[in-house]
Amino acid sequence: MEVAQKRVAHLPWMRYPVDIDQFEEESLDHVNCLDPRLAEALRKMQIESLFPVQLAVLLETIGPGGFERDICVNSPTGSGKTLAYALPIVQSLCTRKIRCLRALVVLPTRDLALQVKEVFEAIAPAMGLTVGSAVGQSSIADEISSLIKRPRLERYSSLDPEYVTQIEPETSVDILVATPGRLMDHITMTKGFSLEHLRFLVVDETDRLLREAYQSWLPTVLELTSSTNQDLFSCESFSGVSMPRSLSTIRRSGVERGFKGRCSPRLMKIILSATLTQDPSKLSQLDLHHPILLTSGMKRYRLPEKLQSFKLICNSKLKPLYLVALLGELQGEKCIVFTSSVESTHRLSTLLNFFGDLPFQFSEYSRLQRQSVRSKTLQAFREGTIQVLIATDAMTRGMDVEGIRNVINYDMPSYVKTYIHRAGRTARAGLSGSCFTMLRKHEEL
Ligand SMILES: Nc1ncnc2c1ncn2[C@@H]1O[C@H](COP(=O)(O)OP(=O)(O)OP(=O)(O)O)[C@@H](O)[C@H]1O
Repeated sequence: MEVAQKRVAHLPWMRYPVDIDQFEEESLDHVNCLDPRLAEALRKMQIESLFPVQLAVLLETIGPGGFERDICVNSPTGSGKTLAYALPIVQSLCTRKIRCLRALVVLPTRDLALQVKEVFEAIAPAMGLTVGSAVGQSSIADEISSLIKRPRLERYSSLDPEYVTQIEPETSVDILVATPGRLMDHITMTKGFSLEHLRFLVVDETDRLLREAYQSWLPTVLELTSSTNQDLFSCESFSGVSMPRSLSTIRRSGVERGFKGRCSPRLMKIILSATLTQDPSKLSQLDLHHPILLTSGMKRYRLPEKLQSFKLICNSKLKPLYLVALLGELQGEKCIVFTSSVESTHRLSTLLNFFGDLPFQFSEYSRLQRQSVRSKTLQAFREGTIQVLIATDAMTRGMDVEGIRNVINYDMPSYVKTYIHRAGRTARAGLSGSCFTMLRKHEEL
């Protein structure tokens, strides 16, 4: 399979990217622009250096002239893109005076969103920031109570009670990690949920999120955030009714950073993927502002450096036996077996159940199952009580599970992008891993 094709980028700004490969992994001691509190939080995560993509994004954001352009990152699976955006966001929000929603990170699935939330939770408290999630893990009422704070009426005892009753609740988190569906539920139904003060919008796994409209979440978010770009004094600040609220939400940083005449800084967008789309019509949906592309090398997509790829040519009727033999050879190493559909995942799992004493524990993982079942399976896989996951690629994009040494394409992926995301579940963070693709004779290229 030809994985890395050289193509001419369609959009002019994509033709002059920043090459991430010019950066080298750098010890935290030498990254001067990183806040020492963040460096300390990273050390607690056993991270002693920054990966190239993290340095590149940090310099384009925290560095001189930072945050004036939207950032598009195309960097291999497992190269550390999550911290690449989490670090500059947390560092730049730490000067905020009032707590309200300033950074929104959107991901395609709940498991992925929870994984990213964990990363933010590991670094944000060190800077006094709070992180929330809107993913549908709990009931909407529970989610609302963790995201929204009711106004403390005693604070306004000197104001006219008529005004006080009109003070709206506000978001009580600085950073929100969300899936599009739940995000839209809050936008449309939750009183006090506001994107008015948003400074950062991260669209992780961009190509996947742009492929599906998800109740028009993107146009809605862009519309709600663009309406905040008003002049300082044209805000409702001095109209009586909303005074208490707007007094508490005047943002100074935009004025300080030189966004003259605006009451807030421009919303900055960061979009990322290991297979970032170059399709102008798709990218135009994001309404990017003077974007800059950060990409690894000149090839369009890249596989992790220490990934080894193998082809296994099988007789189609004997495929399940080949799989069992291969899994036996792997001796209980953590492994994901990818099939082409939820039905085929279910069929293969059912079939494997007929094999008596397999030397590994396995489980199905697909959207046919309830979320609670999936979460338990994922937890068991993380802990190692299950060593083999039979899955569809829709469920595993972006998934980061420690110790996955092997990926098996039981069904051949139809697209190069799919191969990249599947294979990228192993050989992450500079470690080695193997990807086996089982092919029938006629599928061999
Ligand atoms: N600087 C670092 N030092 C050591 N490990 C790191 C560092 N940065 C990230 N990691 C680890 O690398 C792994 C991959 O990171 P991450 O999930 O952010 O990759 P990614 O580029 O988003 O991958 P994908 O495209 O598959 O979503 C994680 O386990 C993370 O903890």
